[in-house]
Amino acid sequence: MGSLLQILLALFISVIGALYLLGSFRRRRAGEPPLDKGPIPWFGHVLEFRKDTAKFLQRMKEKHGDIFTVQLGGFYFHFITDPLSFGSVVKEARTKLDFTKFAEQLVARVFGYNSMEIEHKVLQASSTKHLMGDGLVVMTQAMMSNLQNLMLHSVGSGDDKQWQETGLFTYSYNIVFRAGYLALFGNESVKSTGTLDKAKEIDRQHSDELFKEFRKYDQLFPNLAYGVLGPSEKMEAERLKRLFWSTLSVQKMRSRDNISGWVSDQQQVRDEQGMQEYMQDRFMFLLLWASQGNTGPAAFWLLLYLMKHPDAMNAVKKEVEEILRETGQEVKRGGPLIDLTRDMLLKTPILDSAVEETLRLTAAPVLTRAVLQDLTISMASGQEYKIRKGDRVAVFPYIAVQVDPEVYPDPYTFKYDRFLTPDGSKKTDFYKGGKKLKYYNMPWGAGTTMCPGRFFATNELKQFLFLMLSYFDFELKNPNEEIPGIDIRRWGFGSMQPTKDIQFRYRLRF
Ligand code: HEM
Repeated sequence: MGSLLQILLALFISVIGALYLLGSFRRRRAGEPPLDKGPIPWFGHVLEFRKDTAKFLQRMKEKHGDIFTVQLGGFYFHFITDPLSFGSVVKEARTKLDFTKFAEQLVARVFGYNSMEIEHKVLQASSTKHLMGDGLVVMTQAMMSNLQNLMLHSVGSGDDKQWQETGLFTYSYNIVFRAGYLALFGNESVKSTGTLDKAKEIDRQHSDELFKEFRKYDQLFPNLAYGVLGPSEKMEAERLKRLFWSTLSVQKMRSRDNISGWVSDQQQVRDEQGMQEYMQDRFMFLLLWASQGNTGPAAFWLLLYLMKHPDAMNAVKKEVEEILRETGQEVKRGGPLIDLTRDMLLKTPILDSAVEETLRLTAAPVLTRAVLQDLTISMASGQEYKIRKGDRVAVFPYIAVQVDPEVYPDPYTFKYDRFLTPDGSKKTDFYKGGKKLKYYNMPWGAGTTMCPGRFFATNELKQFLFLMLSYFDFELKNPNEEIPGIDIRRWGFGSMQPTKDIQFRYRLRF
């Protein structure tokens, strides 16, 4: 009898201990946000969150309001849904809210890369130098010549110009990925091929093969990031990782021409820091992922929205034609290729607004920070909330602001001039509850982790569109086909992708 009692007692203590570890005893303390632990111990709401992040957070917002705490896979996440209060997350000192821990774990799992101490500083320095300001002059040229190599080589001109039919998503993603990759990671060496034409041909083949493999990884990515791949998918992800490490290896890079300063500077610092070469190879894959996973899908949405809104298409077309006229360039059969500089791309407020509107509707990152010490979050309403060390603080701007009907009337409709003032300059005043918003559109994130490639990415989108409009006639195969829905498995990772492709055709204009 005594030993049975002992066994029962031990069992009871283990169950209580397990429940404690699973977070079942956490209670909302005075001054903390509303707590919603979810149906399953430790996992909390993770199933619903993963199934459709936007829908889940919308439901929680309606239930709890501007701030709430949910349990997700063992962590307590405090979501802030009031955009007027975003500053308290974005501007909080790194000693209290840190992004590195979270990012380091993710890149270790997804890319097999072990971060170094000065990771973020190096990224910032090389991005400021090469992807912004004057650095963009060189990058714009590189992008331009690679776009032209890929877009113009195989389409017939003159009498044999034929309509080419393909999926718009596949086409846009393919071209923008490949041109961006070649602009950043360099071209085939002319010394080894003998002629520039041959080098360009190899660039076209090699980048196309790389894109096909990248798409396989891209499709596995959401489950890989959540760590829920099945066994065969795991093997495929492993194969792809190795393929990218080898294709982008530092050794192979050494023999390429025109490698961007953004890639070469970062590699050089790692070398100087004594990072082993195999780890540098892994870093190259991380750079490829960060730089090429978002812009192609965004290019698709931009082109599609313009095709579905003829008034928007006409306004953008007029702006593009005006810029070419101003710079004395005419697109004609047998004429020189157009030269589109960084400075020309600074004079496109209508296109800028169309790009911003596209991103508002289709870029949906979750910004997450780890809480390093107990802290207090001050909301715009004046209310203060206590947050515990070890938790996470997160913001999902898509639901919180980007599709809020109070900020953007008719929020799911594409309006190309939403970000234009009546006098044609950039509109930046958007309001909620009568107060002006500082954070009204956040496709690039915000604060220290704000996308360092955003100026280059915007340029890529504009260059792609400029070339499409200047060189091609294009139309949807079925102009009445509806805009496809958003693939909800990718909420939280940046640019969204469509649930299906949509057919279009294009041909040279001359
Ligand atoms: C439409 C295209 C793009 C979108 C929507 C986008 C969006 C984002 C977002 C949301 C983040 C995370 C921000 C955060 O966690 O706070 C990010 C990070 C990053 N992006 Fe982009 N991005 C795009 C294109 C690019 C391009 C073209 C490059 C490089 C050439 C780039 C390089 C990076 C890098 C290196 C990071 C990591 C930053 C860090 O850890 O501090 N992105 N991007």
